[in-house]
Amino acid sequence: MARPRHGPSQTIVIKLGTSSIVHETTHRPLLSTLSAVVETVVHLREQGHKVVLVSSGAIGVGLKRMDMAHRPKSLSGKQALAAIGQGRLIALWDNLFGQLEQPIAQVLLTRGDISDRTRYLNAVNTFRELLSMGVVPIVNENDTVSVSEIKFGDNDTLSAITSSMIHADYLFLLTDVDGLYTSNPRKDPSATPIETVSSITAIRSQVSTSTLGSSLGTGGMETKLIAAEIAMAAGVTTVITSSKDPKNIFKIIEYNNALRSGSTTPLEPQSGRSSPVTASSSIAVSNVPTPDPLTTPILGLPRPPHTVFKPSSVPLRDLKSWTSHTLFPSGSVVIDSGAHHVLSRRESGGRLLPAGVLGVRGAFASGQAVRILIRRRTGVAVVAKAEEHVQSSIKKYSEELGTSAPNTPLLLASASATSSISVMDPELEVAAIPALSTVDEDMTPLNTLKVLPEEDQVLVKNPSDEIDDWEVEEVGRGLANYNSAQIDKVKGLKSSYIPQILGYADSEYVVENITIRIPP
Ligand SMILES: N[C@@H](CCC(=O)OP(=O)(O)O)C(=O)O
Repeated sequence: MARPRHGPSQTIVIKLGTSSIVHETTHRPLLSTLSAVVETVVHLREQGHKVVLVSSGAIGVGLKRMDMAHRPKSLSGKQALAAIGQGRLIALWDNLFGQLEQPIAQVLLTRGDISDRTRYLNAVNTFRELLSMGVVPIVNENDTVSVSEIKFGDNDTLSAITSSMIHADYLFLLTDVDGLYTSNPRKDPSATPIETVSSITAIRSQVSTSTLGSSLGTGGMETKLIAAEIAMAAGVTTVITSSKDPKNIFKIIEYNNALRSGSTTPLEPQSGRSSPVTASSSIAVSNVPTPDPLTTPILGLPRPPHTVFKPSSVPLRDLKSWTSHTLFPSGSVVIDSGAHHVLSRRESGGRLLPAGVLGVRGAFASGQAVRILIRRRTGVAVVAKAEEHVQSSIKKYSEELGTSAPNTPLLLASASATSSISVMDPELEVAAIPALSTVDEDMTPLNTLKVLPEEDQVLVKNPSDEIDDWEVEEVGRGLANYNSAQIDKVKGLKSSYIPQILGYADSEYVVENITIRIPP
């Protein structure tokens, strides 16, 4: 491989959407764009970079081949067209890259292919091998066999997952606009470009992405934001820029490399935007008045038009990234608010103790991916207050049980000793302690629980005890250490009860490798 002449060797994923590959109405290949991409990729290779291309366009090319005006509505129709078009698409790429003697490889993936850890690692190894051989892998979704459960759905997401798999430095989402705008610049003259994004959550409230996207592809700005979020979390610098001038990729890399080396000058007006927009906005989603190093023009280097999404400074470990983004979850574990708080802290290591589990939804095996859900606040009403001595005894029991519910004030929610007992936090969120009837009295501290006199009990209105009726919200994903029935048996308990209840204990944690995407 040639030695890098422009900074260190980097791994770069370039994604080209359907609208950049075939004409929206004639479906003719956009040869000048494709040729410019090929020249850019080959040049990047000559600079010592490793490049992966994620290419949409199979259905678009299939439409042209069959002389059809519109994408079919049916799944089988789309799959058939993708089968027709993919061969021609890869032949076209091979032809163009072949002119510059650059070998390519076709990699067709579905989410199902990489849901299994072994197959995922095989795919990673294949990428690694291809890149070390100096080949440019060209990735697309294997549309012909994809069904909804195993579909990435759009190539923006596929490109982000690919970037995460190969620990890419950059993901370039090339599209028909030169960056992210506050609204669609083709329709709204007041649309303002956004140069830097550090938080997808914050940016969502400032942009309208609904109107963006062509009639051919499935993506659009919304899927680009989802992709950027995945890639950022994996530590990949993500860029949205125009496919019309792929050579901008050099300038953008050079610009960002220069920024990292610290050669910045004071803020100046940006140049080079091709849109009718006048005022560029550095919605870095922070109100910090000091110049943002990622948006500050570099001495002698005008800022090329693009939006850059800053990578997370603490990228997800590979296994966590795999768990959160590539796996199709088989079921769900509902956790309490205390566990949610704990899991949102780095020190938790993304591991969930049974004490924080409220219940389980669906059936899953040990080792499978699960959704981590929290029960939404239901506005449950407390109709009476406990006396102080009742509060302290419940506090004691909840501590013995290891429940992570907050301690004060604690209110007894049971009307009888044989039904379940719950404690409530000050914000009225229910945290359940397992029903007395489900736990053998001999092996739990519950056998020390005295039946409280009726007058000491407090009635808390709980809309439903059926977990399937709870209003829940997904906050993360993880890998189960036990199956759904086992986790249901040990929910709410200290880990030391696992061997007694299950007959063995592989781990004191019921779910591991948890990534919390929505913190409390
Ligand atoms: N896999 C499909 C492309 C999926 C899709 O539409 O992606 P995109 O054009 O990037 O929104 C194909 O090759 O036609």
